[in-house]
Amino acid sequence: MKEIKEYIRDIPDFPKEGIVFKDISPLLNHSDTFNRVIEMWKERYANHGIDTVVGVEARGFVFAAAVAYAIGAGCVMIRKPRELPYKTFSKTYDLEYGTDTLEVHQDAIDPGNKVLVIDDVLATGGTMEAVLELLMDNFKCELVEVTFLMELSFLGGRDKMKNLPVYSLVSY
Ligand SMILES: O=P(O)(O)OC[C@H]1O[C@H](OP(=O)(O)OP(=O)(O)O)[C@H](O)[C@@H]1O
Ligand SMILES: Nc1ncnc2[nH]cnc12
Repeated sequence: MKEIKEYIRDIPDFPKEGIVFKDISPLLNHSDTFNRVIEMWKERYANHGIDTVVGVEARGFVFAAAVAYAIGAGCVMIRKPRELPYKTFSKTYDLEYGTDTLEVHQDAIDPGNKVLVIDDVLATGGTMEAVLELLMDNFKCELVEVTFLMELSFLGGRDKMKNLPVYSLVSY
């Protein structure tokens, strides 16, 4: 059986010069490997009473929905601005240049819910730090773990994860 990493391809200079983009398209399009990564998450989280799996737009949705289904939990979307139709909470955070904002529906998570947060990539950690602050500032939920398909460990994003447990299926 091939390594999961063999289904993640490097695209140099995307979306700008100097960035090596980790493209998960081959992994998603290889049924055995897609199935395998969802099963790995299922094995880890199936018996933890998780109520809600939170996914981050856009690539995070693919994994969050599959894991939520696999472990019998609900699924919540964290979206970029002006995409969610109901009342939202929002969090604006700094990027390399400028700022960005993430939003979640105000009724997305009930008090006391056990929550797993998923995204495809942990790079600088800026996105997930904003997601965690958005959740912690607005919901009285229990954040069980933050999990990623892949972690670019040389960028040090793990240090921004609010002392929560962090679990990555593959690491570079
Ligand atoms: O740790 P960071 O440096 O914040 O980077 C990680 C984020 O970057 C990518 O999202 P992107 O904004 O490219 O959105 P997409 O999923 O919609 O392509 C990735 O899916 C993570 O959400
Ligand atoms: N190098 C990278 N590849 C894919 N997604 C990313 N998100 C942030 N950095 C990334």
